[in-house]
Amino acid sequence: MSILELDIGNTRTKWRLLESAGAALRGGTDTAELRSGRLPEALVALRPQRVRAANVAGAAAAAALADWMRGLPGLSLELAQVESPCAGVTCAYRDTRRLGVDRWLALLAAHHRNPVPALVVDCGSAVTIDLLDAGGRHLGGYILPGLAPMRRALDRDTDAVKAAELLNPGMSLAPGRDTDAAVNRGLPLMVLGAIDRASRELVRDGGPEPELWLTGGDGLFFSSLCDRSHQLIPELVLDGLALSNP
Ligand SMILES: Nc1ncnc2c1ncn2[C@@H]1O[C@H](COP(=O)(O)OP(=O)(O)OP(=O)(O)O)[C@@H](O)[C@H]1O
Ligand SMILES: CC(C)(CO)[C@@H](O)C(=O)NCCC(=O)O
Ligand SMILES: [K+]
Repeated sequence: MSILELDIGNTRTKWRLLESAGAALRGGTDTAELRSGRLPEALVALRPQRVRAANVAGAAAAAALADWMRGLPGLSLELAQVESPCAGVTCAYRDTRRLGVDRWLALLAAHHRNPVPALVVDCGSAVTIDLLDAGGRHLGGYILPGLAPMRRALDRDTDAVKAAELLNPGMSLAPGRDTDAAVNRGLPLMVLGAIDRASRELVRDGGPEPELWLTGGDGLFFSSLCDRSHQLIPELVLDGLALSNP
């Protein structure tokens, strides 16, 4: 069985082909390309037996995928949805359909790897921090702007805070002594500070440190700056598809 899996985010679409031996091929493209009907050549060359996807980027992106699939007889697009409970995880949202399905899949995959209290942090266009207790109960979470939207907001809404992107793995977070450094160190500081504070929401009574999972396009960058013990799992959202759509 070969299964094409996609994680369609607001900025980037990530895909991989899963075969019995594991992931054989993988790639990515800008979601804007997908929306306008341009699929990567490496992807359209595939002849998968199933296609399953997580989509938070709107109907046009999924429609472009479905269009391509019309040329592949017998295939229908399996779109993951938040259906609680699933794989031992229950959703905290009152209206479960409102929770981003990428957040849900990352929670399923994290709990499947290790069913302990956890913070699941997905660093993409938005940064999401979701809290999970040992029983697989999602306690809710936080949505912050990601690095690019934070920078754009400063650029747009102030006169003098224009800073080119200067982000490097392992960079110093010492207080900035000019505007460029103050912005480039301030943006990651917001996310790292939020992780620490969210962790305290989870550990109220001196319990053990929660497991910290990092994923998303900027996961490697945040991993390099994070002084808490953590696991960087770049394909956590894709990993959740096997649990939601087995
Ligand atoms: N090849 C790449 N092209 C573009 N951005 C990349 C690439 N590799 C890493 N990035 C970084 O990853 C970020 C996007 O991360 P990710 O793919 O997780 O977001 P997304 O899934 O589109 O967003 P969201 O889930 O919030 O809708 C970009 O803002 C950029 O900083
Ligand atoms: C927050 C994002 C953009 C992160 O990809 C996505 O999960 C989403 O669109 N969520 C819907 C809103 C919510 O989760 O409450
Ligand atoms: K994502």
